Formats: sequence, structure tokens, C-alpha cells
Amino acid sequence: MSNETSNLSTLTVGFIGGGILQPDQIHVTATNLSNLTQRWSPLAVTHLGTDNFALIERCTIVFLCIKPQMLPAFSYSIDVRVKKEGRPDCTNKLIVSILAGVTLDQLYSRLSCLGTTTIVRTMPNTPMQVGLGCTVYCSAKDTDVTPNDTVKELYSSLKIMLGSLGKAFEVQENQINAVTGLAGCGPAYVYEFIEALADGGVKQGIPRAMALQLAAQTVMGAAKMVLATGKHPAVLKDEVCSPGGATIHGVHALEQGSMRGTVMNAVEKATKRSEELS
Ligand SMILES: NC(=O)C1=CN([C@@H]2O[C@H](COP(=O)(O)OP(=O)(O)OC[C@H]3O[C@@H](n4cnc5c(N)ncnc54)[C@H](OP(=O)(O)O)[C@@H]3O)[C@@H](O)[C@H]2O)C=CC1
Ligand SMILES: O=C(O)[C@@H]1CCC=N1
Repeated sequence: MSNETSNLSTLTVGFIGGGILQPDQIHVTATNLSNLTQRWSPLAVTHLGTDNFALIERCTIVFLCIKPQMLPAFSYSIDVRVKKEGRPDCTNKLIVSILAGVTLDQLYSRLSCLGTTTIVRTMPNTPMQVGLGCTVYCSAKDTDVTPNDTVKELYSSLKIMLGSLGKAFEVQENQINAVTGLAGCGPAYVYEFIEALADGGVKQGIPRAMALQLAAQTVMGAAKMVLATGKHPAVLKDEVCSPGGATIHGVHALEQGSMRGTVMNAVEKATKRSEELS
């Protein structure tokens, strides 16, 4: 339920690109059908519509990708349909929310009109579009309902689907807002860093296009070093800094600009904002 510039499209591009789902296995709804057609046809996704209730009836894993503030209107519209047409059987379905800040309790309460169903709360990030995302997920552990075998299988499938888009970790729900501040929002911080690195190169006379390539590749390479070597970033940093050399002068300038404190503040602010969104 969502459109092209949105996070559902990010998930979908990842699932189709990674060969996890075929376009005809995907159904998408939004409020504007002509926009949907224009945006989703290039991905060969043709099951498009505006009827969320019908989508919930039809699909087994339903990704809820609206903005948090859209949830009341969305749940109201489902409630109205349930009252008119009866409750769809959601016992063997997963509802997967990517809504920042919205808790499982709130989701269960808002979607109580669906009766017994299993809701999973996730926090993905946009690099999953290129198979290098991070997603964390959690489901309620203390509901009255023990998941049946179908739901357990769907949950296992969901883990595989999310894992196929990069790294996926199961977490306690009380960690999700912090993960949002770090990894959900993190790509934006890194893009700013890449842009700044490139700007620095341009200031020193490197052509813009090359400066951007160098900056992005440097960030990707450094990230890969951290993951592949398992070394602490400080150790890797020390390996680059020759005594009295160029790097330590650059590092000193970053420290004078409180780079690390600023990044930590960014994670803290974004975590608090995620808490506020609920
Ligand atoms: N940006 C990120 O990296 C991440 C964001 N998130 C979360 O993703 C969610 C979506 O954000 P984002 O993709 O930026 O939002 P967008 O505004 O881009 O997308 C929201 C979509 O919801 C659709 N929509 C609105 N109302 C309804 C409705 N009643 N029924 C069906 N579809 C509806 C809209 O369709 P239409 O335009 O036709 O109305 C639109 O396509 C947020 O909850 C955010 O917290 C999670 C992880 C990472
Ligand atoms: O900015 C937001 O609220 C969402 C959450 C994580 C990334 N984008």
C-alpha cells in the first residue's frame, strides 16, 4: 500500500530485483490510481488498485507503508468496510508495518477490526533497493494468540525476504526507535557526508563527477573494510594515519568540527523524533 517514491517501492524493487518475488505476485494500493499505474507499470506490477480492504482479503503478507499520520484514516476506512461486509479471515496472514515510531500495541489497537492476525513491526532502510539494506523486525511476544503453523511459515518467509535485501535482525521492540535513528535515517547522514567529501574535493580542484565517484567509493570501501575485517573502526583509522602525515591533519580538522559528537546528536535527535511519532 503505497507508491513509487515511497518505501514500498523500495521494498518492491529489492524483492523483484533479487528474484524473491515475481511482479504478478505483488498487489499495490494507494489513493491515486492513475499515479499508481504510471509509477508501477515500469516494474511490470499490474495488480494495482485503491481498495485496501480487497488487498487485505487477497494477500497473505501485507506491507503497510503509509506515513504514521495516515494510520487513523486508513484504519477507519478498513473498519467501515468490516462493519459493512464482515471481517476478512486474517488468521493466516502477516501485516508488516514499516511505520516509524508506531508501536505494536498501537497497530493492534488500530487494526483490531481485523480480528485475530499477526502484526510484525519493521524498520527497513532505503539501500535495500540495491540489496545492501538493513532491516530490523519484531513481533508481539505476549499476545493471547499462539501463531499457527501457517503464520510461523510466513514469518520465516518474511525473514528470508528481508534478509535478501541486505542484513535483517530480529530485535526487541524497545530498540526499534534507536535503530530508526541509526540505520533507518542513517543513509541520509551518509549521503550528506558523501556530498561534503565531494565538495571538499571540488574545492581542491577535482571535477565534480569524479569527486562524487571517489567520495561514494571511499565510503563504500571503508564500510566494507569494517564489515570484512571485523577490525574496530579506530584501528582501521590508525592504519590510514601516517605519523605527521596528511590524514591525521584531516582527522584533527574533523575533531575540531565535533564530527563524532554531531553524528551522535543526529542519532539521538532522530531516535527522539521516532518516539514522538507514536
Ligand atoms: N524513508 C525511509 O528511509 C524509511 C521510511 N519508513 C516509513 O515508511 C513509511 C512511508 O514513508 P514514505 O514512503 O516516505 O511515504 P510516502 O508519502 O512516499 O508514501 C506514502 C504512500 O501511502 C499511500 N497512501 C496514503 N494513504 C493511503 C491509504 N489510505 N491507502 C493506501 N495507500 C495510501 C500514498 O499514496 P497516494 O499518494 O496515492 O495517496 C503514498 O504512496 C513511513 O511510515 C515511514 O516512517 C520506514 C523505513 C525507512
Ligand atoms: O524520516 C523518517 O521518518 C523515516 C524513518 C526512517 C527513515 N525515514
